[in-house]
Amino acid sequence: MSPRKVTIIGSGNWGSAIARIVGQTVKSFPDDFDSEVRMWVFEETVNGEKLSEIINTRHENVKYLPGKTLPTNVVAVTDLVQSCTGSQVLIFVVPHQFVKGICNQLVGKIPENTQAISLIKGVSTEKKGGLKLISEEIRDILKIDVSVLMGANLAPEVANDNFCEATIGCKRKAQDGMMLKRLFHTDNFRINVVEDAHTVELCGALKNVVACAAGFTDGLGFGDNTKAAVIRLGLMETTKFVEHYYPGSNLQTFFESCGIADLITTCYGGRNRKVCEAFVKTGKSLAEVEKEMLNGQSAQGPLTAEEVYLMLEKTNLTAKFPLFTAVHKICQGQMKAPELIDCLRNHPEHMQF
Ligand SMILES: NC(=O)C1=CN([C@@H]2O[C@H](COP(=O)(O)OP(=O)(O)OC[C@H]3O[C@@H](n4cnc5c(N)ncnc54)[C@H](O)[C@@H]3O)[C@@H](O)[C@H]2O)C=CC1
Ligand SMILES: O=C(CO)COP(=O)(O)O
Repeated sequence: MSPRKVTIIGSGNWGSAIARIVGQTVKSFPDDFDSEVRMWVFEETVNGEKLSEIINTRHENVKYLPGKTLPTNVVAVTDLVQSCTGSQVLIFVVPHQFVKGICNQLVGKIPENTQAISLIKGVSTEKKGGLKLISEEIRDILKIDVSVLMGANLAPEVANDNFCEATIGCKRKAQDGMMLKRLFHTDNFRINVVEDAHTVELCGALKNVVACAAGFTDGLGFGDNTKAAVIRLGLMETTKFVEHYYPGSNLQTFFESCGIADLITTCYGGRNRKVCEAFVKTGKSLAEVEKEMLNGQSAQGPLTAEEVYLMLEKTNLTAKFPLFTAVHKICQGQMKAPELIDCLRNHPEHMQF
């Protein structure tokens, strides 16, 4: 097989940080990968200049990853179809609310033997209110195989080349998994591959909801013990949620980077935590604090909490997932942040005598 062309669909904070890695790894495996990596850029103007032109001339995403150089073999392309034409590997890394629109533009343009990998943390809701993974959404629309990569990976730290780990979830570890590992694995970004892809992806999506709860308790002035309880109860709800909706998960997967490690890093250092803390402290709306604090980046937790809540409500399970439910209600203004503590206090995990 000739070297695969790789396209990164997305150029936000994580998309740009991962472009720094992929731009290097493709050069290490010339038999596997073409040396040029295309990156689809949702065009915008920054201080009078087109972002795509800044990336292609100064090799820096000045808006979403300022101060970090992108490899010169990463080429910004603003036409979505053109950016993917002829690529055998597609890396999806956009805020999850944009996935469907992007995939719909690609229908009929992507050969069925294309490999996709989603780095997107979130879930989708079908019209009837059922839960759908983002990987399933991409697979259903484009009819291609989709793996996932999730982990404790705050983009600014990854872009600093600080050591961390990540988990790839795929169907066929020996074939696709190892090819994808070569694309991401570096000295400072260590990859484990597992075949429990549903669990990997749901861990990545649900930790953003737990991080909102951590932000609320930070905003209320509670300390690290409370946050540890949020993380633990959030993990218990995550395992139960996965077991209920996607039975057959491997317990070991929750101990991979995508599981407990991502929960910890996001509950301490993530954007979701930050905006939810400010939401409680300032009394402003979530939309307002996101706009003020994130400069165009997107906190995915509140939206994911809504999608998860719709699913729980539909299946009469809200009482078994009080933390997930409370996060949604607090984000919506249907519950006051201090009531979260009552939900934790009365959590079903504490009710066995
Ligand atoms: N930033 C991080 O530290 C990490 C993020 N992730 C996940 O990766 C995914 C992408 O996150 P980021 O790269 O951080 O994005 P981001 O939060 O920086 O979002 C901004 C991106 O959204 C794009 N965008 C805005 N409007 C759009 C539209 N209408 N259509 C298409 N794109 C549009 C912007 O062009 C920009 O590229 C999310 O699911 C996130 O949870 C995963 C690991 C780490
Ligand atoms: O997914 C992340 C770290 O692994 C990033 O989390 P935030 O979106 O909360 O910053």
